[in-house]
Amino acid sequence: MTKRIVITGTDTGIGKTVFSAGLAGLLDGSYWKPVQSGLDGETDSEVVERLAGLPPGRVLPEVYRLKSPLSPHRSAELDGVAIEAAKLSLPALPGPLVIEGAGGLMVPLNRQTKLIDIFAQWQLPVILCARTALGTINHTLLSIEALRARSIPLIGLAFIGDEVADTQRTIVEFSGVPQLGRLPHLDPLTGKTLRDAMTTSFDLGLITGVE
Ligand SMILES: Nc1ncnc2c1ncn2[C@@H]1O[C@H](COP(=O)(O)OP(=O)(O)OP(=O)(O)O)[C@@H](O)[C@H]1O
Ligand SMILES: C[C@H](N)[C@H](N)CCCCCC(=O)O
Ligand SMILES: [Mg+2]
Repeated sequence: MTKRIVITGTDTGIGKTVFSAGLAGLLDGSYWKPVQSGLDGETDSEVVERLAGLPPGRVLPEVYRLKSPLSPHRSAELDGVAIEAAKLSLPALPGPLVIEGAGGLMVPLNRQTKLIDIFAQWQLPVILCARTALGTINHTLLSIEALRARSIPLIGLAFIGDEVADTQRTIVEFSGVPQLGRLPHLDPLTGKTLRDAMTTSFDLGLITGVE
């Protein structure tokens, strides 16, 4: 059973948190957003609290909560703090853990370290979230190359958005990375509509490696 999974994406704002909430709920696991930049409105952890349907205590506290909705390296500077890679050590807890990055892979945490460097240290299996809209072929294939260059294990692709069959097929064929499923745009977006969509769209066995 794959117990700890990193959720990353081709960009910010593409649905990593919503997908993470759905996955954490399906796995009856825990969720961790180590670095949160932007505190106005709901944080990612609060979204997951609202959508995942998990028991209390399953959404772990962030290590860094940064005020400005900017790249973490800059948001940290504006808050007068420095993000230290050593403080991003993996929590040890029973059960599955869904870990969400911040933005895309090459996002800096400080002036020396990018998020992908942390993922390379962790060597945990990764799910790459990607839009289906125009532009995603380039973004997704570039992200896959970056993961492969660092031997970061990639479980597969979680597409988010309306079906664009040839785009999804093209990405899978060029990369050889499997499509785990596609989460459509949900309206309304609720815990129930999310759980139903995740159950319909994703094969947990493909994700956890357990039939
Ligand atoms: N499947 C979906 N159905 C409806 N709305 C969605 C879906 N996925 C994402 N959204 C909406 O799109 C916006 C961005 O989604 P989300 O916060 O999950 O992005 P993100 O990739 O986690 O961003 P960040 O890089 O800031 O963590 C949010 O308003 C969210 O509610
Ligand atoms: C603020 C946003 N919601 C995310 N938390 C951080 C996104 C960082 C993106 C950096 C970049 O790629 O330019
Ligand atoms: Mg998010």
